[in-house]
Amino acid sequence: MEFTKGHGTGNDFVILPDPDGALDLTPRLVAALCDRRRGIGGDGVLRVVRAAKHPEGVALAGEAEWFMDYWNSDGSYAEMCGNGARVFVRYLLESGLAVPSGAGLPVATRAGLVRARVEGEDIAVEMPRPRLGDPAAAALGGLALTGTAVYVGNPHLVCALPAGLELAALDLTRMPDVDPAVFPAGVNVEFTAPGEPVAGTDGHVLMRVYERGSAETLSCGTGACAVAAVALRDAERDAGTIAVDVPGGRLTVTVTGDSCWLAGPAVLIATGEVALPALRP
Ligand SMILES: N[C@@H](CCC[C@H](N)C(=O)O)C(=O)O
Repeated sequence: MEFTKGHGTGNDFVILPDPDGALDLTPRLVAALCDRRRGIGGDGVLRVVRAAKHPEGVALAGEAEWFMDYWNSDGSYAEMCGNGARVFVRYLLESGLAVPSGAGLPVATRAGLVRARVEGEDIAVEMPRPRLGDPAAAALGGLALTGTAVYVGNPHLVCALPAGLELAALDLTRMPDVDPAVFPAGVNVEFTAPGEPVAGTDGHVLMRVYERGSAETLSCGTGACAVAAVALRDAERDAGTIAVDVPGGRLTVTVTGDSCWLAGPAVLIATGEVALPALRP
């Protein structure tokens, strides 16, 4: 089967073109593809399927030709993936499956319709507007934190580190402890620290993330949107632009009255053939 490998600020994906939804994509196959030793390796899989050919995309088929079928590397699937959407759009454009649109290129996702545009070298996607929830607890080793739950189509918990503690000091080799009663479907946990002022923005935040279904990643687009929403709330602003630095680079989130745009690099690095039977354990 043909595949393309791509990433957005180091959040990497195996892209599978499957326009007619003919591929029997299972959790096991996704996990095997994402295996960094026995497979291609990735934080997740993006299946490129016509909205009309996917049961979860068909309702949006009148508005978007393509459905982003996103899966985490452990074989679970998620409602939304911000970097995935940006890489998905890069793939559509470079493979000629779509052309840039002034009105924004529509893509169907499990969290609804998103629109994308090319901004110079970057791809920007209009995400679901982050919805702030209640305070919630997280623990990492001996560190107990209270963060803010945020929904960006998928669930997040944004935790600011206490002053004096460096992001680099965190051990994110295991999932932070959270209350499963508060997050019954699991949660992506972001840890943040303030960054130096960045020209042209209203704030700058440094972030690391432990993703539901993928462990620590170099970047999380929906996580960056969640972090930006908390930064704006803390600054008592309804709108603004926040630079979010992740281990894989910089994302820029712009929140206005009713929209949230996520922008940053989205790169395709390789195309090849994968022998699916060889992957199956
Ligand atoms: N890396 C993604 C988020 C992927 C989904 C997440 N792991 C979940 O299960 O909700 C992004 O860029 O947003």
